[in-house]
Amino acid sequence: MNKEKLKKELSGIVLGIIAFFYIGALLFYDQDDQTVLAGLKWYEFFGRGAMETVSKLHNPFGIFGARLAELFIRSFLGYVSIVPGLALLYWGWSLLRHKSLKPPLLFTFYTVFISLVAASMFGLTTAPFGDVMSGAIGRMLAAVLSTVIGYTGAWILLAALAAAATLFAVRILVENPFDKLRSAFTGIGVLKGRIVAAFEHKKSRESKPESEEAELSLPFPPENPENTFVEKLTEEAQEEAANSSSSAPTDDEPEITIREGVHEKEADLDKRRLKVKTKDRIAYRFPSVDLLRHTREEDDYIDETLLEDSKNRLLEKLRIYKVEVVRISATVGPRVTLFELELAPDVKVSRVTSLENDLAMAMAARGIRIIAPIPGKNAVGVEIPHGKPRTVWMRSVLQVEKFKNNKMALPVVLGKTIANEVYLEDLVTMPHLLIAGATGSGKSVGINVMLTSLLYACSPDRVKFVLIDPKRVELLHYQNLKNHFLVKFHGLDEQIITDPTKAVYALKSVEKEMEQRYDLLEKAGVRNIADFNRKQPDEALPYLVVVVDELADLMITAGRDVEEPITRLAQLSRAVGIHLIVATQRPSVDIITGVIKANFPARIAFQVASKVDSRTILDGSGAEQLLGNGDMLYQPTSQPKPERIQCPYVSSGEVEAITSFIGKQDGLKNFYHLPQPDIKEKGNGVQNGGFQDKDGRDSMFEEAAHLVVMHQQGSVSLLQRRLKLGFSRAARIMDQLEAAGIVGPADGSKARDVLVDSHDALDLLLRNLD
Ligand SMILES: Nc1ncnc2c1ncn2[C@@H]1O[C@H](COP(=O)(O)OP(=O)(O)OP(=O)(O)O)[C@@H](O)[C@H]1O
Repeated sequence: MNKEKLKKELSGIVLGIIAFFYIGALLFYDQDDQTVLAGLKWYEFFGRGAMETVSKLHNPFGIFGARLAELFIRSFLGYVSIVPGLALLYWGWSLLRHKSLKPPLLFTFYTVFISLVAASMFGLTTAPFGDVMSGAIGRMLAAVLSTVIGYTGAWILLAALAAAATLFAVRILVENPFDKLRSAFTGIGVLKGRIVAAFEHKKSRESKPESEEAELSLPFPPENPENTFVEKLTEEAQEEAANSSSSAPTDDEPEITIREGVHEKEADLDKRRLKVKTKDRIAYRFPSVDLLRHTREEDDYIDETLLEDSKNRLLEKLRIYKVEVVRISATVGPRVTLFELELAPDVKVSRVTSLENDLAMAMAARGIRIIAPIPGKNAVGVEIPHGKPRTVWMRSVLQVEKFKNNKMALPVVLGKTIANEVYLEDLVTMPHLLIAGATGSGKSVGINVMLTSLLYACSPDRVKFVLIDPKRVELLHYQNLKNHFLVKFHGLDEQIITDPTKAVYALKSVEKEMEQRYDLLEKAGVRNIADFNRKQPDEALPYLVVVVDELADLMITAGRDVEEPITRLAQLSRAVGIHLIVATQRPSVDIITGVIKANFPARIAFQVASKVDSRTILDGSGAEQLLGNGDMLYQPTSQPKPERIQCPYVSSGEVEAITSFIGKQDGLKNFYHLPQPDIKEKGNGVQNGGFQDKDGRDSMFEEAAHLVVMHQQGSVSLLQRRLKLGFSRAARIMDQLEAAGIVGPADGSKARDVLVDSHDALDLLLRNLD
């Protein structure tokens, strides 16, 4: 047995014994014992005198019990001192049954408080029993109160405190009074059912020969017509089992261990540097978490009756199918409970897997998923929805140390795992994400959650969004970010693309941007954007997050024209800091083609309609069993099996509040322009290298000249960025600038010297050029 478990159980037993002794000793308090004990020194527990005293005592708990009773009843709170003893009993029981220790702690405070109030009330009375009921402390409190606020005032105060304590008990300790009452009645019903079932079972054992005993546990009754009595009994027993979720635990039934969920360390996200200066020297302020909905702390209350019931039903069904379980533990997540079953050595794992449908039917529940085996564990997992789904709020997943102190480049929160751990991933390592799920399963909320996490973590210098929203309404609120986070497309007015043909253009622009970034990286002699930004912080490139909210709409109208840039980007864009998040509600093979799938190793499946859809997205079943409303399976690149996660909820009102908070701030001076894609250039008949005007210089020559003079910096990458040129063209212009005497010769990887120091001098020089 687990050492920790054993220690807890032993402590529980010891505390229980102490509590019983304490309560018993106080209950049997007798005033006459005081005179009997008077002749005995306080430390005398042994010897002749002690033996004689014990025989005269009325308290059956001996000298120690009598002294304890005297101490507490006379000097503390009188008989009321028994009440905190109940808290001690509760501690013992909670330790023994491996329950959370929060409720007994709360109960202890409560009992101490209520005892002080009650003892003071007794202290106020003049009744003869007042003394033993209130003890010295009760009398003293009563005296103090009646001196300070008068006798009537003391009664009013104490009555108010007592009423408040009763209300508190009803509101907090009995969380939902009506539910509890109902479950208490159901509990009595279940108990009655169990007693009847046990009685019938005993009767049937007595009334039939031993050889038939085994047949009782068979899923199907024997087909022997002579055996109608046994048959009927079997049916009855099974019916009973189904009706009363009977599941009376047999002697050898394994005990359930409830695994404590992860307690994420909380942190105030607003207590960090909220104000930053952008490269444009504009002050930017991060949104405050107060813009997100304030909720009561997420309730991690575990309904143990419900849990025990599910466990019993599960074990009952497994027993019917002859699957023996030796150990069982449960982790209660936001929506489902994960039961981890350790099987007997002779049980094949495949037996449990093949029971998925039977179990789902037997337990009459949706959302049952079997993980066989749980990776890295000697156990099989069965996820069963519990009756108390909890919403995971966006605020609660951001207000944790993990998010506040993360060192990720693009941190996105995905949600909470079954163990209540906040699941945070770096989009950079994913590096692209494919999301699928039926209508209304929570995809758009999921995308909002990811974008919101990025807005809370990144400044507009660090990340830019390319938003493609064929559904037109899903990403509407992000329009507020136009001066901060949204890119600008060459020749397009809109910054959020809704038209499928423009979407193709936008994707090709991003593809072109990718190529240009590769040129830049090559020139700088670095392998990826992180190195580039470290090496040239002044010219740091922002990450680009491309979101496509409905791939199906694009694939239907544009087909290969969309597939091609998406595939190319997915294959190549990681190193240059471009990351895709692509969602679809139609996870069929004509939308998520083999090529797209192969290039998106990280995938999220929300609830889908069928096993086939689940296979299309995850290469395995499971997503058809999800519960909707943000219940999802995340398949990371690094893990063999997907993880079940509950996506947080962020409302469109919250998104609007965050984006308009950002939108109201001063915008950046310069938009981040994406280059014109090649399709246009080809259409105009302009080929690579065909940009010369009639003087033999590039058409952008003059603009480039002004740019280098303005910045006093002869760098090819400056021309690339500011004029949105490819590397080779920018380098060619630089050579032309050198030939014209505007910049000096190349000097290794350093920027060239600029030989003209003002625009006037430049204009003069340009006019005199042949
Ligand atoms: N994480 C969540 N927690 C609680 N409820 C959620 C969650 N996600 C979604 N929902 C509920 O489901 C509804 C539909 O979600 P959402 O709009 O994201 O679905 P969708 O998959 O984008 O659907 P469609 O494809 O039709 O746009 C929401 O309005 C909300 O009520």
